[in-house]
Amino acid sequence: MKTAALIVAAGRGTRAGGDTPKQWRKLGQDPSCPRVIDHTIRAFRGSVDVIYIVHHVEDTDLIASLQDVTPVLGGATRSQSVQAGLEAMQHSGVTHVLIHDAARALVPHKTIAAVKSILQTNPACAPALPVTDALWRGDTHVDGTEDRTGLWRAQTPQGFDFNLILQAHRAFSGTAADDVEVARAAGHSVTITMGDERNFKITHAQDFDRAEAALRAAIPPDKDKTQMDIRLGNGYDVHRFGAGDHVWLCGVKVPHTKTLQGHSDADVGMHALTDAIYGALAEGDIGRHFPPSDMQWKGAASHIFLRHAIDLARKKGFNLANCDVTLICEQPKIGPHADAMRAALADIMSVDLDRISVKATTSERLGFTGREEGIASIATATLIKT
Ligand SMILES: Nc1ccn([C@@H]2O[C@H](COP(=O)(O)OP(=O)(O)OP(=O)(O)O)[C@@H](O)[C@H]2O)c(=O)n1
Ligand SMILES: C[C@](O)(CO)[C@H](O)COP(=O)(O)O
Repeated sequence: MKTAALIVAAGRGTRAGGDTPKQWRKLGQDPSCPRVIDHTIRAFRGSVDVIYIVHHVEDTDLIASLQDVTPVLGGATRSQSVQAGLEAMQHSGVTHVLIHDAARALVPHKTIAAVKSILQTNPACAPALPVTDALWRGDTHVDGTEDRTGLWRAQTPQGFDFNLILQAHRAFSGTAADDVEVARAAGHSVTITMGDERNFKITHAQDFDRAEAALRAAIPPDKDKTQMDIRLGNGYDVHRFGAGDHVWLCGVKVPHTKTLQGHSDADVGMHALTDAIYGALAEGDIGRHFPPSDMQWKGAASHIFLRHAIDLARKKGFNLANCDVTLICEQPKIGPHADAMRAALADIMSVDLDRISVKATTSERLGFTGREEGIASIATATLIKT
């Protein structure tokens, strides 16, 4: 089975409006945002052996910006564009083809996988969603209703045995909304697989808002091959007690009958959190960035370390989604200071308070923390690249 994606992108996008055909426009306001067609191509990468893009003659310069795709000049109608693509791949050894609208940029991988899987035992398959709304006929007033039973909203990719759809297109004359219609006109049966609401076609101007909102949302368009990069890190630290009258914990000076000893201010909670961020970035730990052998860090305030870690995350394009710090000690009691600690961490990292958790537990008087020889802390941090 050698599978090709045939992405049709030769339309003018008249209903969407704008100066540039919709498939070549960015999804998002930032100049670095990928274009509609970049999203579409990315969805197929790794799922097919080869990608053909059918384009308009006026977009010849734009097509040159795409890598690892085979460009083909399209036709005046969608059907003609599809046939041009099929003709171009006829000696390529392709056995199956997934024909997809460039304008369906957020197609989930599970939809592509389902079509491919059904093609192993069936000659033709396409995703669709059942019609769930009532159907009316009319112009400004309702003149009648239609029975929605058995009606589907057609989507792409529509998958076919390659020779079947090539011959069907060659035999077809007239206009067709899609390739299922062409295959059926040639007498072939087409299996339906369940489509997905995310796989909508960008057709009108407001569909750009919908697509951009879907990309911004925490739930990525697809969960198995995500367009978001999510990293989780953990950190653990321990400092022993010595003589003193306060401890620094998560940026707050807490009165106590002892102090925590260390090369820096020994803020065990902040160190665990800093290491969690470095861990999520696969950037080692505090010791790597601020070696204890380096005297300039002696007695240093730990917010220097935490700020370095969060700045490094931002430089790499990540934001902190949330963090959770647990302090393990019998004394001092953390509860009365927990909110101040959250506020201090939020301030140092410039993130919203509700993304930061600080809590504590005792170790039931067991072990070194139970004997009050020191304080331990564990932390987790989630980083998201958008
Ligand atoms: N001659 C054509 C016409 C359409 N298409 C492609 O077929 C898909 C169908 O979507 P549609 O919304 O109909 O695209 P347009 O024809 O560009 O839109 P409009 O009808 O609003 O001009 C699109 O990816 C479009 O680029 C194509 O490759 N060749
Ligand atoms: C192929 C298609 O996406 C199936 O829904 C659709 O028919 C093509 O777009 P158009 O708006 O009908 O031109």
